[in-house]
Amino acid sequence: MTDQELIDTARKYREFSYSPYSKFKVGAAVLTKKGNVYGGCNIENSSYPVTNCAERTAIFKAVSEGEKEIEAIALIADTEGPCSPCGACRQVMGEFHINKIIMANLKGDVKVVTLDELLPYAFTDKDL
Ligand SMILES: O=c1ccn([C@H]2C[C@H](O)[C@@H](CO)O2)c(=O)[nH]1
Ligand SMILES: [Zn+2]
Repeated sequence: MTDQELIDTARKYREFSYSPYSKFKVGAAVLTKKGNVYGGCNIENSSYPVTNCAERTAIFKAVSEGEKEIEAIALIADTEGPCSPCGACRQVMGEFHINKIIMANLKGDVKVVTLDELLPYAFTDKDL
């Protein structure tokens, strides 16, 4: 599974986005250490803060299938530059030690970063 294939999967799941309020569609896909791929989209709610981002949908799908070991996550949206994950998703990525984040947009821009770059001085399980 190449980075581009993971981005293509995220792009496919973006089409499932339930975003009637923001109309901002996001797709994500995680690659597990076992080699399985789980896709996700953002799912909004009339009570706005209840919304789940695409990245957390994909991560929670993997974890709820018993796969906590995650190699990489890709996310994609129709943004000017590669789409950057929100703070809540960064924190969840930290929980599962996802170190490779592939940010993309529909135009084909891609940026690959580490969690440490996105969330320096993260609060994690090691702090408890
Ligand atoms: O990285 C991001 C950023 C935003 N959203 C969603 C949340 C909301 O549904 C919409 C606008 O914020 O986009 C994601 O899914 N992932
Ligand atoms: Zn988020």
